[in-house]
Amino acid sequence: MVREVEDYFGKWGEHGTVDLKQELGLVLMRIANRCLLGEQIRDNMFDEVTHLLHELFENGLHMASLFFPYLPITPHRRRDAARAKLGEIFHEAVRARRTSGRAENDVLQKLVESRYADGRPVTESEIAGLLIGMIFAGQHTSASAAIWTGACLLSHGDGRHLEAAVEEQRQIIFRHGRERVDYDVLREMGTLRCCIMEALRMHAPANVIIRQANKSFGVQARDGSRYAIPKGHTLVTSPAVNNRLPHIFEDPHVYDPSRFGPGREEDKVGGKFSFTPFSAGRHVCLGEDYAYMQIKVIWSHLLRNFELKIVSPFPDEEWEKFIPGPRGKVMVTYKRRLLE
Ligand code: HEM
Repeated sequence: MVREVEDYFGKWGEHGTVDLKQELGLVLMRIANRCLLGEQIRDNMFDEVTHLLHELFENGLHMASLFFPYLPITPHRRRDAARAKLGEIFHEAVRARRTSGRAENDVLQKLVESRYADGRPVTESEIAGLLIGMIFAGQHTSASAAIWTGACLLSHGDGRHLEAAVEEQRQIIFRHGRERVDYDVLREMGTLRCCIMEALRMHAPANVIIRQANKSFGVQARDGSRYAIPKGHTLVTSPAVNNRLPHIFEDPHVYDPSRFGPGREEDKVGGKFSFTPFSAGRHVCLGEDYAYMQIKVIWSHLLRNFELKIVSPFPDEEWEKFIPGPRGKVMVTYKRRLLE
């Protein structure tokens, strides 16, 4: 991840103006290609795979697709064509990896080596499906979270949240030196983590979580009223509402990363379902740690190496999508610096 991020931002000039949305989308795509799919796809098919994933996201994330996934409309036809082509590419990549006998250090390799409990190997099309599922689950969500983190840091709190995040980087460079950015160092970035959590709380990339009741049960609300949930009923909860409940989060409409810091820890105030951008329970996001890690790698690099200013209005939310991101461009000016 670190190498991909350094290479990508190494190509920026001394100063300039960029659309953060486009830049972070691309750098995350490079990380996904490297860490999940492997160097072979990244080096030979990056543009094609990026284009097909873009087709999949642009045409498959509308609310209509969630409730009527097989509606015969043009976006769904384009989504399905992109899914079929990606399936072919990943299928071929799995076959090539198996026949080459080479072992790489990526998620594709883990899947190629994995077996079911009865010893049966996972098939090529199953692996292709798992890879597409993982990228679908992780790409747009991480891009949305990374962009909101930047938009919030650069817009809210009169610069004091940004300065706190920069100061943390200064301290870390002082302790470990500029060159060392590894798993342990990234885990020390508590202030940055709180900034990401707060962006996720206010702008959760998944705005509906849906479950079906496998058995009948009852729930009691805070005001004492009771509800019976019959077996087979569908339940929907929204992190956008859950993460702004005023009895859990103080001043819920204010961007305040310190609410997650020592002494407050508002993500734990109401128990394990207080903070739900990654859902919770049995189907909690499997990529949560990976997502924090890649957003930290990106933002620690940007904070250390650039002075940034947002020059477009604070973005609206794309509420018509079930993985909403910031609407329109998020324009930012940058100037290189070396944080000491
Ligand atoms: C900030 C980034 C991310 C957010 C906000 C997020 C959010 C979520 C949410 C809310 C769910 C539950 C969906 C539901 O139950 O209906 C989920 C599930 C999942 N996520 Fe993530 N996700 C993120 C990144 C990732 C990444 C990077 C990966 C993989 C590389 C990933 C893989 C998965 C998988 C495999 C599931 C399904 C888990 C299951 O059903 O058991 N996610 N994610």
